[in-house]
Amino acid sequence: MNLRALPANAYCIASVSSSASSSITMTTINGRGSGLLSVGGASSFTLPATTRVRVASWPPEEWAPKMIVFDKDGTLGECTQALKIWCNRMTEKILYKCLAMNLSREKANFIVSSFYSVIGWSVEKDDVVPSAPLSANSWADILDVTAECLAELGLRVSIDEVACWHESLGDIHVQDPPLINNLAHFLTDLKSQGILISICTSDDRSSTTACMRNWQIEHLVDYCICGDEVERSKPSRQPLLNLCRQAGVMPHECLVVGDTSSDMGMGLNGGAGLVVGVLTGSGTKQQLLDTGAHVVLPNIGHLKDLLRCLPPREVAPSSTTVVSVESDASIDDMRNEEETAASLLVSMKSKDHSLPLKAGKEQTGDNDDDVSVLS
Ligand SMILES: O=C(O)COP(=O)(O)O
Repeated sequence: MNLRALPANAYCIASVSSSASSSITMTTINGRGSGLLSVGGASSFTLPATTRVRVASWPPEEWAPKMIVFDKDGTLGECTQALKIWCNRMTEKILYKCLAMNLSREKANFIVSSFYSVIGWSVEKDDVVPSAPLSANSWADILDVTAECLAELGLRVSIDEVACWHESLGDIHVQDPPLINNLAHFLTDLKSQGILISICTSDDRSSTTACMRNWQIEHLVDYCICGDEVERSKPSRQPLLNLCRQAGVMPHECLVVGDTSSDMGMGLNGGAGLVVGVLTGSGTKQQLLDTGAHVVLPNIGHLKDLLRCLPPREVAPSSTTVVSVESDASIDDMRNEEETAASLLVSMKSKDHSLPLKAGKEQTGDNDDDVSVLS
């Protein structure tokens, strides 16, 4: 199959032609052009009718992912209920503190609604605001903004106390159910196509390990990095580059999939080959497209359809070609650098991909200076 070059910057809706046809007609929705996505000979190919494609960034011919980088909450697992419980329990703690300080009911309500506003909780919708910190940021960030907001409003509470409240709730995502049926089978199928599986989450390691165990996918995840294992979490490219270094692949060989603008941002900032948004979590379709998604799908199950229009990968041999990243700037240098897609200079070397899953910190124990970026 091959993909024809399409006009730059055109956002398209793919309308699926009859199953006997080998092409999908692309119709622009923003008036910036139109084109054709040719799927030669794939007569049974179907792409979800709602699929949107940002044509300008569609991967070039012969592109296929070496690694899929999955976000966890809202992409692999249903997290809304857990976040709602977290919000309610934290609200109780805040109100108790207000009571202890003899604050008026009005003042207490104001403090709670300010807390909702900084973490991104909508009382009207009884849900997280699309891609708000609560659904997209690391717990460290969420606790920081919470403590800061409460202190600014005169509540005598330290970051340590807020962290204590949070810790007393346990790992809130532990009971999250998977978002598709038979997640393990789905990942096994991807691995049989020679694709490495990784998870990049802003959630903590303990909760992530528990989720993987509950979903019985621990043995299927090649690499995993969590919010408490990186200095900068999504939308920084740091977690993606870190995963790439562990796996020995280049960012442009990765397909990044997630449900929030932070996930899309990491894909875009890190120079991922394909950035896919899914509508099973917090982000809206438009928001995901606006923040870097090349394609938005209803859920990760549709990735199978998407991959069918890319060239098949050969199943990875036990010893396969990977990369080490070299450059003249370290991750540290990136802190002050504008988050734009970087050019990575890579040198190829041999590395075994059949390594067991390791925690991000352990795997990245080597100096961050190993990962380098050419600006
Ligand atoms: O736990 C969070 O706040 C976000 O987690 P995610 O990166 O897996 O969506």
